[in-house]
Amino acid sequence: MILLSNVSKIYPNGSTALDDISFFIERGEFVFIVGPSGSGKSTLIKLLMHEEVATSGQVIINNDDVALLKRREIPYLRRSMGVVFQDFRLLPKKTVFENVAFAMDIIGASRKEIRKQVPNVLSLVGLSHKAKSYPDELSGGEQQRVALARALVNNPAFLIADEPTGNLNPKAAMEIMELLDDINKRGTTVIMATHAKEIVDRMKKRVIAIEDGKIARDETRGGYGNED
Ligand SMILES: Nc1ncnc2c1ncn2[C@@H]1O[C@H](COP(=O)(O)OP(=O)(O)OP(=O)(O)O)[C@@H](O)[C@H]1O
Repeated sequence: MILLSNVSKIYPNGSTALDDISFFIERGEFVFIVGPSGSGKSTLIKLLMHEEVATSGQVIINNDDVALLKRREIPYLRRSMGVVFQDFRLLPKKTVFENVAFAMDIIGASRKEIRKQVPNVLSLVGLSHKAKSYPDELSGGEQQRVALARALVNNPAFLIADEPTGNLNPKAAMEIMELLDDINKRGTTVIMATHAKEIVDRMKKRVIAIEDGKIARDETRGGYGNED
């Protein structure tokens, strides 16, 4: 679970990115975070990943107040989350298999576990046949599926997606959304920040809308709304 309680984030230059935000995300939910450019979506994601620290209020993930985590505990928090970004962020000189394996390598998984788990997750995203390809040999949609496989390979409780369809054509975007829906149905909590109105309107999931750093709406089966 994720609980934000009266969270504000003011950057050192004085700009207020989040202003007294509170919400609760239950395990297994699918939540869109929407809002105009500059409304605070990326800041919110950075707080969840503990890349930024709240100026006030509490961020509680899996019953832990992240502000109270010791430095050595932060890698465990990060391990409970898989993250995908708009720009895929694959390693260009590694194959698809190696890109996914790398995420297991850095947490100290054995060769045996890697040989077993990477093919499983590549099959989940429909890319078993591209295991030996390099990122520049793949379409945008395929690259994002590799990024998803990498995010999922360590079985995270949460998947955080920051504008994951932003660089994709509508068909590839819908394929990514179907995958995210499948992943969510298998029990992973999915939190996706996006500007993609058609996708949000079609999926009919919970929508948290942020405007000027505040929650403007939080609807169970919401739409994108009229903003930007
Ligand atoms: N590192 C930073 N230092 C100072 N101000 C920042 C920093 N990062 C973001 N901001 C400011 O905080 C506000 C929220 O930014 P944020 O990036 O969270 O918005 P966003 O909703 O993700 O926007 P977009 O949809 O364009 O990615 C903006 O006013 C932005 O200028």
